[in-house]
Amino acid sequence: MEQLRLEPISHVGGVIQLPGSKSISNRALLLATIASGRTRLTNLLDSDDIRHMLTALDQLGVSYDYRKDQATIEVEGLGGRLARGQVAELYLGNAGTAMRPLAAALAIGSGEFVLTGEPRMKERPIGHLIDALQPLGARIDYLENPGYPPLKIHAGDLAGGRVSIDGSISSQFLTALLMVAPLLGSELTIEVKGELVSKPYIDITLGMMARFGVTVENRDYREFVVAAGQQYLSPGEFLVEGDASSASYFLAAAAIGGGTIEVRGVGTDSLQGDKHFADVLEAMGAKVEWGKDFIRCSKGDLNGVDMDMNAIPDAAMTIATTALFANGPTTIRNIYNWRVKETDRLAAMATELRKVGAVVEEGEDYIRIEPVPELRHAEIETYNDHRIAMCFSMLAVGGQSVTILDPGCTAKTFPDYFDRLASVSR
Ligand SMILES: O=C(O)C1=C[C@@H](OP(=O)(O)O)[C@@H](O)[C@H](O)C1
Ligand SMILES: C=C(OP(=O)(O)O)C(=O)O
Repeated sequence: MEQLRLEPISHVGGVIQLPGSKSISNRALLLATIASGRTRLTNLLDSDDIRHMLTALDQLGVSYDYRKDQATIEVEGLGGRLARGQVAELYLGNAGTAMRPLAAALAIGSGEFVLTGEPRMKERPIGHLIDALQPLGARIDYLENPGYPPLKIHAGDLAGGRVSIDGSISSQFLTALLMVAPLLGSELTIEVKGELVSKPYIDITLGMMARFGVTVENRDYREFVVAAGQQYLSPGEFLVEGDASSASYFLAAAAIGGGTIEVRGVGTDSLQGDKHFADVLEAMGAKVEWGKDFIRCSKGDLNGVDMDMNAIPDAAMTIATTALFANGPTTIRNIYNWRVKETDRLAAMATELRKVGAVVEEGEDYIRIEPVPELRHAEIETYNDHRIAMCFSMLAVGGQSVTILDPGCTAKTFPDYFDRLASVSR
């Protein structure tokens, strides 16, 4: 297996122009597809998760002109439902932002589809979404284990009405249902059961639907109403913001490493909840400055924090390794759904943090990390989880060499992450 040994980095500093947001890229591709008109997306992320969405859209007969070297794509909107004709099988890797919305979109229209992915995707739940689509008339079969991909979708004419959806494991199910609601032709009221997790991702969804001309009534995240008679309309050009989760590694590097790093492409204007990662760093003691389109971070004397990080589940992983360089323990709470992502992230983070010497308590839905004066070198197992590979690079920034196994797994969202880190390291 490939591995990457990172030597201690004595100083970090510079500017990072962020790659496009994964969450926004995949939403924009789907919305541009079902909107009427041609949409030009700029700063589209080039990574595995987006490639899976693009390949699926191509198989579905969607016409687009992709200029990969310019991070730009022009999508010819269908002006409505996506399911046209027969496609045997769509392979979506481990991209939750492709699997969940496409499952909902393909249930409406015509044709039969199999949605599948890599082995871990078959262990990631999707039952809450299917349970919400079925009462609307969707016919979806589980081909292996009930509640999990692969799925066989028999598309059909679905109508709106009132449905409830469980939001306690993933917000992506609600996102999927919201995005396809205007295709139903009648009003849809969605009631959310359980405590909705990862709420800011719903704000991304609603914000983007609005950019494509559809408004949703949000009744305190408990009920959403998508009125009938609304159609997606291309905004013409749409700039994909920089990825706020990817920004977390550089902001943390500055907080730990001693220099100043400015990330460009996310700032106060960003739709992404993960921009608030910078607030957590500030609460820990880092110096943070904001602009509309940038965040700048510099080192501070870092203290541990005890915080609910349900709203920023992806960026919270970066806090877990930043915690190694703080005074006092850090507790990251309300992150049960780390267990159903690329790997069981709670178990994996606890195991790998212990390998470098930290004292770690793993709870059912929290992790507590106690830093130690002397960290040690370790080979970090990455479990095919891009974020584990990226967040453990903070060890090198903090002065401790580290070996990352299978560093290529960052391709899911950030293929050239380690080169970009090197570009701000001395
Ligand atoms: O909607 C999105 O784009 C995402 C929502 C989050 O998932 P959950 O809602 O499953 O926590 C996040 O972890 C994921 O990386 C992207
Ligand atoms: C959870 C993640 O991905 P997905 O979109 O596949 O859920 C992630 O990127 O951390």
